[in-house]
Amino acid sequence: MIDLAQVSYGYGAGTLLNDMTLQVQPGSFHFLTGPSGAGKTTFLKLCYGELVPSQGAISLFDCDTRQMTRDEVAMMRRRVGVVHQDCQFLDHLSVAENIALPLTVSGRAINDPQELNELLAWVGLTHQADARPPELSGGERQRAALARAVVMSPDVILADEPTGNVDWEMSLRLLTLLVELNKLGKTVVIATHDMNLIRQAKAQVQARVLRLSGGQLHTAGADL
Ligand SMILES: Nc1ncnc2c1ncn2[C@@H]1O[C@H](COP(=O)(O)OP(=O)(O)OP(=O)(O)O)[C@@H](O)[C@H]1O
Repeated sequence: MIDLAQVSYGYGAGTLLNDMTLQVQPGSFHFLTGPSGAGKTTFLKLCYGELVPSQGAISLFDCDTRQMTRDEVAMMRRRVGVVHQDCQFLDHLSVAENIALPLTVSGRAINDPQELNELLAWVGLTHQADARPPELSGGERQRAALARAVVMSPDVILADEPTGNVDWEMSLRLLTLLVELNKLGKTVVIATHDMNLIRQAKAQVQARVLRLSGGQLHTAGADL
């Protein structure tokens, strides 16, 4: 589903990520951890084609991200739900409209308003459905971002610190949502610093833990 073959990447002259090889299998659940600045966000950007490798190759749904046509990029964007660390919203639209936006822009109507309501309930935002994004707390914004990432029912969910701003109870709820999506066959990759979240997830799902440090990608030990 996502194949990295000897991938390196650097923003300037230096190399941030070095010689990474990894296969993310369909239906798998991965955590990506590592110190601040190790390159987790950069890694995710490479995975969804926002950045292309300086060396090596990444294929996403069997397409080389360096050679994707515009149609392939558009198709890929529908199949990959991304939760960005700095979630951005359109402030003149309501929270519910923002969450439904990927459907609207792809020309798909909301088939069943109940589905959107269920999603809002899942992320605990029913009471904020008609609010504007600037009225949300940091944690509520993250929950809205997660809902927006999954509204298209993507095959892959890439989440960058999706629980960074929420309390433990809400972290568990969001984790449960991601685990359930994984049980439905979705591939999930979560970048996080939260080791407790990883331990909790490992009780619920077979998750592989990857660690970025010193520019290298490692498989973390079984003690996590
Ligand atoms: N657009 C950019 N241009 C230049 N350098 C960048 C850019 N984006 C990130 N970097 C640098 O690349 C390094 C890795 O950043 P990245 O955001 O990928 O790390 P991270 O592991 O996600 O960090 P954190 O856990 O703090 O979010 C950092 O030193 C950062 O300053």
